[in-house]
Amino acid sequence: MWRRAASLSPFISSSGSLIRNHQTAYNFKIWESFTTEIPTQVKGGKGPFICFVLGGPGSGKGTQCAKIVKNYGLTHLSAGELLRREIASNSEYGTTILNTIKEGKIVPSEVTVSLIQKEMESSDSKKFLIDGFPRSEENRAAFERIMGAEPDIVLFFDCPEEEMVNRVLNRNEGRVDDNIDTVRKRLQVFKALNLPVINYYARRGKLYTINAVGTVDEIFEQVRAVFAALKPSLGLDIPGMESEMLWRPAFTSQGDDNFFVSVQALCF
Ligand SMILES: Nc1ncnc2c1ncn2[C@@H]1O[C@H](COP(=O)(O)OP(=O)(O)OP(=O)(O)O)[C@@H](O)[C@H]1O
Ligand SMILES: Nc1ccn([C@@H]2O[C@H](COP(=O)(O)O)[C@@H](O)[C@H]2O)c(=O)n1
Ligand SMILES: [Mg+2]
Repeated sequence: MWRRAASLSPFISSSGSLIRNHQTAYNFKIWESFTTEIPTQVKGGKGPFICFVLGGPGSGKGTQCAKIVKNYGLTHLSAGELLRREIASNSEYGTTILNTIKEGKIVPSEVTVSLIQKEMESSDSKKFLIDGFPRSEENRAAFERIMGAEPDIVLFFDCPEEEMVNRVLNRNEGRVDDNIDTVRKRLQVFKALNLPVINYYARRGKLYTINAVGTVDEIFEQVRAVFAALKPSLGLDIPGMESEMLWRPAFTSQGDDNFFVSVQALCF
């Protein structure tokens, strides 16, 4: 089994010059600054490349993960999908998981991490896209403790609530949590438990915020820019990406009712 205590140097250091305001769906106050330095090596340690994919319910995580898999060959692990599979297999935790999902709450971290661990350890892949995880600080701490690893990068699909609710209610996949009552609860859980984790990764310089409004292809263009920057570490060969721009929150602190995020605009 692979083990690693991830210690990743930041991709880039800021040489911010231009500063302007930018507002996200969750009232992040963002100061965007431009830098001209180019990330060279994202990861230095052993173990697989890990990308966490976060965002509220219906923000488009699964949709974009499918495109990332198709374009860059990462192995997609959806925490929600693993939990639903566990329910379907009538495991000892099945009923508890089902009731938790119906309530829009978070399944105990040990259960979710052990499902992710099983998938990672039985895979030959060296590049994982972990979708819908970590949903809480407890999830995050359990992953670090059990897996001895941290994500290399974190994608955050930032979407207004009204849009997320519309998408979920129109999804039509027969999910037990795709109803207005559960979606409302999931949004509350997202704000209370997941946003702090997102901010944690922003402070660690690992967060890439994607504007999740637009067509699937428009949104994927922003994702493409992130992966273009990772070309050296992923061994990817992506033509036509010489000059792209992406937004990367570099520092966050939480006020009483606002989050403050400073964002580096990476030009490369
Ligand atoms: N950019 C988009 N514009 C319109 N609809 C979209 C877009 N992206 C995804 N959708 C649709 O919105 C619904 C939710 O998308 P998806 O399942 O990818 O979200 P998710 O973030 O994985 O949600 P969850 O956390 O509930 O699993 C799906 O029906 C999907 O087809
Ligand atoms: N880390 C996680 C991920 C998911 N859940 C539960 O599953 C539900 C559906 O998750 P999706 O990612 O498919 O939206 C979610 O609302 C949680 O109830 C979890 O507990 N922990
Ligand atoms: Mg999903």
